[in-house]
Amino acid sequence: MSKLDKEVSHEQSQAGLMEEKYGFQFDLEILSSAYWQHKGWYLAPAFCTWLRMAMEDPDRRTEVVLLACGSFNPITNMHLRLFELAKDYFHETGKYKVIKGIISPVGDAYKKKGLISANHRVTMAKLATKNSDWVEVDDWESCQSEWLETLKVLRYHHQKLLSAGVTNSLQDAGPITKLGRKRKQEPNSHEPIKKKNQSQAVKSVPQVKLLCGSDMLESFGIPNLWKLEDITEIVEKHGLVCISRAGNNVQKFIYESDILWRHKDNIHLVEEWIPNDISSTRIRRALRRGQSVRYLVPDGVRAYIERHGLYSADSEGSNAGVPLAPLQKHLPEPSQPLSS
Ligand SMILES: Nc1ncnc2c1ncn2[C@@H]1O[C@H](COP(=O)(O)OP(=O)(O)OP(=O)(O)O)[C@@H](O)[C@H]1O
Ligand SMILES: O=C(O)c1ccc[n+]([C@@H]2O[C@H](COP(=O)([O-])O)[C@@H](O)[C@H]2O)c1
Repeated sequence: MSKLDKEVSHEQSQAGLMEEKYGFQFDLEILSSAYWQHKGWYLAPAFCTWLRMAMEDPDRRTEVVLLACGSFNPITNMHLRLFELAKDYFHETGKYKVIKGIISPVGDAYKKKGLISANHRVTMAKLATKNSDWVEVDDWESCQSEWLETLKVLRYHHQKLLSAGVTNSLQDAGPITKLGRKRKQEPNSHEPIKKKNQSQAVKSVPQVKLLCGSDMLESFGIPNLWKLEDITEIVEKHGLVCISRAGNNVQKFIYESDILWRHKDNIHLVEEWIPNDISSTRIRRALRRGQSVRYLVPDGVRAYIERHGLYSADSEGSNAGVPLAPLQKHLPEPSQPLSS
């Protein structure tokens, strides 16, 4: 055995140990550490470990799923912009990676004035996200017969990801290798062997953060609309991403609430430097008046509205005088004020 062969064999068993420890294969390390050790640079394996981790697993960032809840009556271009703004924000921090966006239209039981059927709202949201490769529409919330607190929707999506993560981890785990041995490639498989182990996959279940505009954050302060314990769990366990909207001063709002202030690190404020105060209310108003909403909503949504004759004076009158579901639901146990 030549000197280099011996070094390579030694490094192979080292690599096996490293693989057990880090869950990576160290081919690059074997080659380069043999080379560098030959030259007497004993720090080379550590350097290569770092290099390998940086090259093979650059995404040590926390994965985030953005969940936007609302009426989407109808969905507008600005709703879609919220996702882009939040994604840019998270990626610029270097700490988070946004892997998915979910639009969850509220169910009909919400009883907001002018709310048209969830069926139409979900279909329009699907048309709007047709060309997006990362934002999707989920109709679970809208299919519920009763109105659901937003916290329950967050929990549902978190749980769903958790189950999917555990299932994937079981599928991805692959065989455990013996110490000092490299994993064998599956016969007839052209796919590289998955290196994730179960605990890593479970650990990497993404965080589901609530994506909203500043008006929604400020609605936390409306008496009896939100439950204090729900607000606490949202900002403590999940986190919130809030896009600035004309007329709101969220920083002051957070400052004035002890709960929000305590969890301010989990409330991400995103400044929209190209403000565009499109709102569904204004879109509906324009439609009732026969005005164009082109370039304010996606073309597919506009065509759908025209085809189905949505948004008239009649539809705007629906639920008039009916209390909003959360106000009805939360009234019997008056909640504490948010500000203190
Ligand atoms: N122009 C906007 N800037 C920032 N956030 C927005 C904007 N439009 C909507 N949002 C946010 O999108 C989410 C869903 O909004 P929603 O469906 O209530 O639309 P909306 O335009 O606010 O509707 P409406 O005019 O009927 O109140 C909310 O969190 C809301 O704050
Ligand atoms: O969870 C709550 O207590 C709660 C109280 C009020 C409103 N929400 C949600 O906030 C969203 C508000 O949407 P909108 O269109 O009324 O601005 C909608 O998804 C509601 O279900 C949620």
